[in-house]
Amino acid sequence: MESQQLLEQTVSRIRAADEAAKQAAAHKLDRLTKPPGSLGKLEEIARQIAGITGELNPDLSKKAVVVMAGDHGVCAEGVSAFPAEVTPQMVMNFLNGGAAVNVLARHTGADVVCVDIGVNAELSHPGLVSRKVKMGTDNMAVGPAMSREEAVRAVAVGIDIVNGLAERGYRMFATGEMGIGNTTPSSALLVALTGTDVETAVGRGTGIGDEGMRRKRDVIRKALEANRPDAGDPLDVLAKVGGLEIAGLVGVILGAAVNRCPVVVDGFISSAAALVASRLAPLAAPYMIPSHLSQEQGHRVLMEHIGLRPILQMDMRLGEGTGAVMAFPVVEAAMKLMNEMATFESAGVSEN
Ligand SMILES: Cc1cc2ncn([C@H]3O[C@H](COP(=O)(O)O)[C@@H](O)[C@H]3O)c2cc1C
Ligand SMILES: O=C(O)c1cccnc1
Repeated sequence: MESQQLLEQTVSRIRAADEAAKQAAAHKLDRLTKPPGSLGKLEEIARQIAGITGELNPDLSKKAVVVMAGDHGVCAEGVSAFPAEVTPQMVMNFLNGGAAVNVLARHTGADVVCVDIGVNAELSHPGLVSRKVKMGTDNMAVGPAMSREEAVRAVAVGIDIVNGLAERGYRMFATGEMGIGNTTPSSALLVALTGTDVETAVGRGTGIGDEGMRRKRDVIRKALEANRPDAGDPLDVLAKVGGLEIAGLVGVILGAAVNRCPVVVDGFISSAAALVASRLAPLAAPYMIPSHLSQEQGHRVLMEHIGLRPILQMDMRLGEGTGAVMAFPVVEAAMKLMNEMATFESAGVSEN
């Protein structure tokens, strides 16, 4: 199917969460042997999963973290502490099972799906999903990062991958990414879509110093000036100051929502994708499960704009999907509590 058509069809087919299932979950949670509400966010997650899936005890055991990899022309401006070659090198590391996300995914029983959506190198590995839209974005400080058509193609890649995984029985997804320089377009998206000031929206990424921070803020101001993205048109903003892997993750989120599957959102970069997805399809927001609060400056305000409250605070600032994969067991624990705890009646415990 043509990319634009797949995107439009996907957005139009996302359904609101199932209110009856959410109500049933709320009722069930209140019958369990605990003071009402005492399991806090675990209860919130259980209700949300019921609303997403329409079931009180869905089988979420097949789960995948989709790691989208792409390069960034804006690296030419010196916005990262690391060189751009690290992107393809880390892709090989993911494929060989040695990155942080691989370890955490093995620990939590998730599969890692690594996608080359825009790495500026020829890559080949039997485990790689090769869906390159372009050899990295262009430098957004001087012109658009990509064309609108390329952005739409990248979003469609994400949708298509999740549709394929859902067909193979995957029922829970996490967002992951790799792309040296990608905190810069993520901050630019936050500024362009919400009007957040550049000082608040820009952080140290892989660890740039004060001079690097000044440069990064200037580059973002320059990019917004050069491109003048239209805040009312999320695809325009995504194309002009976004990234290929960010666009791919927008597709992953929309794809999860249309398949009625929860999608656990990782840190700063993934959340920038989540913001774009929620602007393209407001009904997709209830399918997003926040994972952790990244140390990256700007993540808190970004989460607030989407209306998400992170579950974990681990002082992590890595990306790759690491924080999202860490939240999988919390989601699973929430569902086990709802389904395995005794009720006041069954356990013979007195109510107030
Ligand atoms: C070895 C290494 C592994 C990573 N894994 C994720 N990132 C993270 O850092 C990058 C974003 O930071 P910035 O915008 O400052 O370049 C992204 O690739 C992100 O996934 C990594 C970065 C490095 C160096
Ligand atoms: O929160 C993240 O996703 C993040 C933060 C800094 C660098 N890379 C990723």
